[in-house]
Amino acid sequence: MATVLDGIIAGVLEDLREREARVPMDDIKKRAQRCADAKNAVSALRSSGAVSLIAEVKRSSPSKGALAHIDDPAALAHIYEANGAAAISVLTEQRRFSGSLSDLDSVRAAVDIPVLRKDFIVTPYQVHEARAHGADIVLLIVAALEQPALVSLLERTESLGMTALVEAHSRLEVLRALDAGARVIGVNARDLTTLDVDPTVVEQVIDVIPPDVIAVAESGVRDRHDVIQYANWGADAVLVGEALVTSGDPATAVSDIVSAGQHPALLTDRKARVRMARNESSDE
Ligand SMILES: O=P(O)(O)OC[C@@H](O)[C@@H](O)c1c[nH]c2ccccc12
Repeated sequence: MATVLDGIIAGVLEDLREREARVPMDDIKKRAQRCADAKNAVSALRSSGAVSLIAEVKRSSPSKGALAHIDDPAALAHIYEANGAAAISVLTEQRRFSGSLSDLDSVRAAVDIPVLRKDFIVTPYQVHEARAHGADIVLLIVAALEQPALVSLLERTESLGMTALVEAHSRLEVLRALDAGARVIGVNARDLTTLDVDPTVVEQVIDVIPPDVIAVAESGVRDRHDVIQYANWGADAVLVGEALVTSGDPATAVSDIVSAGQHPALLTDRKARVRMARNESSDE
């Protein structure tokens, strides 16, 4: 049976064929080579406080429809950066998320922190295209890729100096991500085959990620309590979209989440933090 994810990817591939006809692979590779070097996302995610924030520029989503009018994605990204985000995620998928590569271009020009191209990347062309538009990080979704494709897209991403955020939704998918060599793994609380969000998936899945790999908890963060919850389950970073773009006050929304992530109780290594949180709840 075709899932939501299958439907999204079918649309992505149609749009991709048009772009490939306009800008052939050789040209997009050349454009990528002319770009400034990719920024080091691993160190950006590690160095900015206990739990860092990847703040997302997101106009709409397939589950909720329109979320926010974002006329100036560069200005929004600038607010995210000024208030302590460690990286910016930019949706570039057009049909369901109303994003574009030109959003990526504007955000890239506006900030100095690493920028993630958030899309459904299933071909090598899209990886070079991400780099050509200034991305430092690309999303690779385990559920969308057979293992050999995941491995080769990850290698290509790294050969261009970028970092892959490899997204999983189960323990098995985390193991596939690790096997492919991922250094940053996202656990998405949202099931992309149904779009249902279940934060406890993060709890059930994240402990398979070893300490030397960055663990990002994705989706469903509304406020500082959710950040602390994900942190206590083992997240090194959180990826937040909807709560920021619908807040009406992104500066405050970002700084609330950033300060929650820097709470002194979280300023230990991940293992110690998870152990402490577990002991506290078993003492109750
Ligand atoms: O808006 P939220 O619930 O804060 O979620 C952000 C992010 O996790 C979500 O946009 C996302 C995670 N993985 C994806 C893959 C494709 C598209 C979107 C996503």
